[in-house]
Amino acid sequence: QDANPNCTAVDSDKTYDYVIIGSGPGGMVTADRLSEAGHSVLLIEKGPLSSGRWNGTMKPTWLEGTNLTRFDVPGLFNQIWADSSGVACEDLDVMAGCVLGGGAAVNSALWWKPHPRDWDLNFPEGWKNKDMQTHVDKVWQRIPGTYIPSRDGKLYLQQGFETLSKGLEAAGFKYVVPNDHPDQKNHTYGHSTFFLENAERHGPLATYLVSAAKREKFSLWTNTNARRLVRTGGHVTGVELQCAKQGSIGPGYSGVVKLTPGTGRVIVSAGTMGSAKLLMRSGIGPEDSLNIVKNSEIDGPTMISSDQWIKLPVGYNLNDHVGTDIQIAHPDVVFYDFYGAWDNPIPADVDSYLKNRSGMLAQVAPNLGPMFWQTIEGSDGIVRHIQWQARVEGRTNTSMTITQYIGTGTTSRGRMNILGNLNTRVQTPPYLRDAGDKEAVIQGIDYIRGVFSKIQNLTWIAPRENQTTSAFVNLIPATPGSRGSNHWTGSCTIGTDDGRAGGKAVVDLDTKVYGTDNVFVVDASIFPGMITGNPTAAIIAVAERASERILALKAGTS
Ligand SMILES: Cc1cc2nc3c(=O)[nH]c(=O)nc-3n(C[C@H](O)[C@H](O)[C@H](O)COP(=O)(O)OP(=O)(O)OC[C@H]3O[C@@H](n4cnc5c(N)ncnc54)[C@H](O)[C@@H]3O)c2cc1C
Repeated sequence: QDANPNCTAVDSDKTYDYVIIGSGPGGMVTADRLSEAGHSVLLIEKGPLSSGRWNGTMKPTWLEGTNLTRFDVPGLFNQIWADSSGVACEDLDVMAGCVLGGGAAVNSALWWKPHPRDWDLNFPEGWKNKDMQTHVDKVWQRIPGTYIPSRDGKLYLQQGFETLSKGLEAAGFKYVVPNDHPDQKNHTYGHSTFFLENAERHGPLATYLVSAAKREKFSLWTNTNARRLVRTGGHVTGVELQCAKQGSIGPGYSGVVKLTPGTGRVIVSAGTMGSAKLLMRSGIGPEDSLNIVKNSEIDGPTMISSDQWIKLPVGYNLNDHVGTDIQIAHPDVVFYDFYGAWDNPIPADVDSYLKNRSGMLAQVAPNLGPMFWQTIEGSDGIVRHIQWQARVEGRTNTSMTITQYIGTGTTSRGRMNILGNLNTRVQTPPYLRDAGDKEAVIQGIDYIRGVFSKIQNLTWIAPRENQTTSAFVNLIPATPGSRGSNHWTGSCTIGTDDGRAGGKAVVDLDTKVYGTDNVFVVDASIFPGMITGNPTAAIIAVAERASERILALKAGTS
């Protein structure tokens, strides 16, 4: 890999106050806040450039000559499902973005102000709703989001939205502008809200990373894979880097990058799978995982010796929204072929988008909405939140698929692990392991079947009209392929219950890895439990809070 002519050796004289590994929502925000405080910051990303704003180049022919890429145009956001090569992480068994921006470059840009319960139910002291409000406000000042992306102020092909809304209204669901009322997530519905601006992908790539990059003491290295932390006991002195395989399309770095002696710190923001993997390769994790690394061909000979291992439950407490798709058809619903827009877009739609940032291609594929919410109290006494996410896509041209996510309140957890080839895999999927979670799925679907069955001319595709909900739910495997939502959290859980002493936590309340004095984890992996909606906004708020706590923490404090 390092024979790549674009691979530059790290300057071993140069040191950095902070080395941040991974440029997803967690990494970008932390890079901005730590550089803003005057520190020298190096942000390392193993993937290539993505958005046009960052000189990315991946695009269909009709975008040639513009500074836009596949990552920027909302109508192309589902291209990740048609062609993910060079974009999705190759070392994971689940979908995640390995490009500049991580998931925030490839996702559907759904953008929800967190429900107060997201913090209060899941997070430890110091991270409750009252502690998070200023951070959420800061995020919203920079990234307000919109539910009307098209610059002409119109929403297009809303027949699907209107059909389902009629049924919801009749059943007493109340229309809300979701981010004006983040706490109203029961019997409410609304439009999908996105982190778009000027009908382009916006979010942290267009805000936090932009302000970080303007600072003199900030550096960004893409196509550069962090292999492991170089440490003695709990103190890290550098990070071993190698040019990523994808580095053949752009310059990357190899060698050991050093931290400022004494005070330098590492922030691991490589995502739920990536952060866990990096810690394991650095001798931090459960013993069985560390033995896999030790016995591996690639890392075995160079792995830190076992007397230096820090035994923590990395990879456990894995979570994801458990997703269940139901499907209906209605003669009024109108499908738009966003996938076809890659090779054969409708010329008038291209024109309208390129000239005015308006029309169908300004809307996120595959025409999402309505979103609606309900809570279910299970026989175990736990209230679980459900978010329903509808889209115009399915078996026929008049179908809609509606995904049910069970969020706050879920109790099932899984585990991810590293393999001998150093890829990761979901060893125990977190879906429906507890009866209470399954009960909520079934009750939620039963209820919505009742609601939609009152819509005239609506037909059921899944579940079938004569199928019981529990038979339907039981037929869908509890695997990432069938239930996955790409909202992975939890492998490096935050908490006061130190994992070295049998607790669940990998990082303390300052997001510092137990047993180390200068390693922090800031990304979705520290979430203790699942939140109500799609997680990007909450991850950014968490990174704001973490940055504040990291900056307040004196170097060397353990
Ligand atoms: C297809 C898809 C659609 C989604 N849709 C939505 C949505 O609409 N709304 C929403 O809120 N959420 C959505 N999500 C989820 C959301 O994008 C993720 O939860 C979020 O991006 C996670 O942020 P993170 O910072 O934890 O990690 P990530 O975004 O995964 O970023 C981690 C980064 O670290 C890099 N990295 C990993 N290992 C290394 C290493 N060893 N060295 C250097 N770099 C490394 C990766 O390349 C990546 O860029 C979606 C996710 C996917 C995959």
